[in-house]
Amino acid sequence: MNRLVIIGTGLAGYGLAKELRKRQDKRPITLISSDDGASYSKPMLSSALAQNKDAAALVMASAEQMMAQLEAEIITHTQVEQLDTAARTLQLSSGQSIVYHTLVLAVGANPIQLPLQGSGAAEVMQVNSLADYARWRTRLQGVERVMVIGPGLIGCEFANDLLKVGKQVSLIGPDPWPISALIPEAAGRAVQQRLAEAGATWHLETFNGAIEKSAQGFVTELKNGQVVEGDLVLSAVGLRPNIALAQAAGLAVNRGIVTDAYLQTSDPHIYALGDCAEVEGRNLPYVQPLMVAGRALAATLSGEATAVVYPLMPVAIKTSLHPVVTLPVGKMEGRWALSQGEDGVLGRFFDQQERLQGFVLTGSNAALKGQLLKEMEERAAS
Ligand SMILES: Cc1cc2nc3c(=O)[nH]c(=O)nc-3n(C[C@H](O)[C@H](O)[C@H](O)COP(=O)(O)OP(=O)(O)OC[C@H]3O[C@@H](n4cnc5c(N)ncnc54)[C@H](O)[C@@H]3O)c2cc1C
Repeated sequence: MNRLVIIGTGLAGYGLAKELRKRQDKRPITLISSDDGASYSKPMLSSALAQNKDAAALVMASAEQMMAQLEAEIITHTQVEQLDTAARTLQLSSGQSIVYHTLVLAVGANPIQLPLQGSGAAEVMQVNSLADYARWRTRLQGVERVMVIGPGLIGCEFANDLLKVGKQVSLIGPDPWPISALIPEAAGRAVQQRLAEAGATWHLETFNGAIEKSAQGFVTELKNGQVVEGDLVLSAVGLRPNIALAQAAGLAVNRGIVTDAYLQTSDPHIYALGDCAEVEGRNLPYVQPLMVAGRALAATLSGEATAVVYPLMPVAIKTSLHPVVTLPVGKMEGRWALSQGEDGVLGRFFDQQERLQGFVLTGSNAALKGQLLKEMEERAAS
């Protein structure tokens, strides 16, 4: 039978199944998930407190509703433990074995585990799923002071969310400025200042990697001797593609599961997309790339071989106290041309040939996203 099995019911797995059904593709589809299979928008996890939404309110459709909508089988609370590429079978935690014709890995990414020291290390929280978010909300009840380890994109979003519901937030990390992996210093400092005005305290470049339990909660002594206390600690230091299953099965992996432009892995019957995939050398852990990939893969699986062609994909950072939109440039050589006003930062990045390659917009400048994208498209065409 022409059975398609998709491992993962996140935005990538469900997104692909929806695209296939939109194309009137009637093949049998089985989706397997280690979680409850609820359909939700993961970006909401770092902005839902301020919207007063609990985990149930984030659910857009239950697994049962998705089953009806997609006319698909959905196996929940079940881990795929082993993939046998020669026999084309999956071994499930339930003891069941499943045969596939075509397999899609949409297994996402896992939070990076810092090698934290100290008596409080085991109680540090991470939020990367609906179940995590439910625990996070519960633990926050009655809590006033929260330490956030990791002042990157997700750490700053969580800090913003906590500040908006009246928590005292300390942001701690080795980073030189907030969101330093994606945006230049001036833009990061603008976010730092606005969050500080809202009550956040910043401890950059001084974390010593230890969280101790204290009578009131948790405490860390920083490299500069300062002591920071909190009732709860959140680690938000980034995600790593989930490559374990693919790697154990002998598929090519690098940072992510290696695929070509058609999302095909090193096995012709297996594809990968979403946070777990490294498509032609690029792991892009955001929603827009996985949607573009889902449309292309649905076309390919329906018989029209379609390579993924990414448009310009700016990243919006949900620090609503000082929003940021950036078209990141990674480690590209070049220079930033920045202007800074009351309203925030506007920056363009030029490569060594003086071509516009990226931008950053903060504060009210974030509204200029469309204009900057147009400028980039016009320059590319000229
Ligand atoms: C807090 C937060 C905020 C974010 N904000 C934004 C944002 O504003 N904008 C943006 O573009 N992106 C944002 N992102 C990133 C975006 O959410 C992800 O890129 C996207 O949700 C990834 O979807 P996915 O389907 O690839 O992975 P996931 O949503 O992680 O889904 C993985 C699925 O695989 C299943 N699974 C894994 N291994 C197995 C196994 N062995 N057996 C069975 N099932 C398995 C899991 O149960 C799950 O269903 C954010 C991420 C986080 C964590």
